[in-house]
Amino acid sequence: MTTPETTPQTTTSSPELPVAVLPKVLLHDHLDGGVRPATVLELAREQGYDALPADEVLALEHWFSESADSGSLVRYLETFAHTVGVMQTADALHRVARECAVDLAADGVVYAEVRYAPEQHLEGGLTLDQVVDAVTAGFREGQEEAAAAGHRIRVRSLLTAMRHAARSREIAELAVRHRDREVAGFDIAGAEDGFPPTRHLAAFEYLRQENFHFTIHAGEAFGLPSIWEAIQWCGAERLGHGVRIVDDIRLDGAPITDDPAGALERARTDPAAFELGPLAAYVRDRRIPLEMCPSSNVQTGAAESIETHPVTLLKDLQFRVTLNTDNRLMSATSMTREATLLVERAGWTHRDLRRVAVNAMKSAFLPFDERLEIIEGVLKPAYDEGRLV
Ligand SMILES: O=c1[nH]cnc2c1ncn2[C@@H]1O[C@H](CO)[C@@H](O)[C@H]1O
Ligand SMILES: [Zn+2]
Repeated sequence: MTTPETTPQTTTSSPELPVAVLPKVLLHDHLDGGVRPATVLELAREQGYDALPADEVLALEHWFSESADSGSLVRYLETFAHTVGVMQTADALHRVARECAVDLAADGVVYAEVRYAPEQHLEGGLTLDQVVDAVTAGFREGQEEAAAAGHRIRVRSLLTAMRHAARSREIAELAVRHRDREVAGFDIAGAEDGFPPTRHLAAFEYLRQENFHFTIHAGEAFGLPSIWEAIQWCGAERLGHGVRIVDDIRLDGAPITDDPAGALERARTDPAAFELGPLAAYVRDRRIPLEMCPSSNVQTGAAESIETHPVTLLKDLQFRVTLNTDNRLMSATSMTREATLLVERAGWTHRDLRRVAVNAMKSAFLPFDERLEIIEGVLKPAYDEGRLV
């Protein structure tokens, strides 16, 4: 990638800003999956939490990414015990949220939706509303701090209900109660296999009646039935991951999962050769946004490698693909890193990064006029003219 200094400005080519400073849009990031390792340690010390697997920053950082690199979503999720474990007071939640906004802004993120499950933060005696208030206040302070350092970011929260639990309706009501205070949507997360989204139909029906937004983690550790239920039974506006939608795409009569590398090559040169099954066609036709998280998927075994990750094929087949971090701590990643990996290992271009940023902004749970303002006023000047505003 070239810098503005080395690229002459002509009418046909615009300077390409480095990935690190390009404005990025993040729709899928877990608050408890992005805590700074040093903060986990400090909070543990302050609170007398003595279950941490390491007592030094680098060792702890390494432990999270190693343990999450397990090939299984269930084992990946076990690592969250130690972040959630130290996020049980209003002060801790406030701090983690503030640092999250600051870190994302420093990574060039201009708009982020950050999710967390309030029901997991009640062990210290907080109420659900107090949890949300603490996180919201932390995000606000973090945004101010980032702006003072020259990085403008807007952060919204999504409230997650855990799919193995039975509190989704209550969490949906909590989200709607806080809709005017930066809670922009709802989600369900946790182990997917055995916990279909239809277990939470009452929550989704309630949210639709309230004209509220929601996304659903689906098609990560379980395949097409999970995606189908999320969209056709529950009414999800977006899919968290959705990576398994490739199970419904064929090439020359064979599943593309038989030869992912071959399919990738063909998608670049001959996208019309692909046959979309009814669900994949519906997802593409309806422009249902896919919140894709490459590194996370490689760790949980939902994808084989960055090189062959379906995000590239789906982008080339013109699905509405977005690029996300999922869990910055567990995957030792950032938006800059995810984008750079795709550029270096999957042939992504500046144009592709522009595409996912605009796709994400179009798909955000933010009022239309605000989405437009960011696309026209922030993304286009940067991607098309090399101008940071
Ligand atoms: O990729 C994922 N798939 C499913 N669940 C997840 C993923 N990443 C995190 N969580 C779950 O969401 C909770 C709230 O943030 C986390 O505590 C974790 O259990
Ligand atoms: Zn997730």
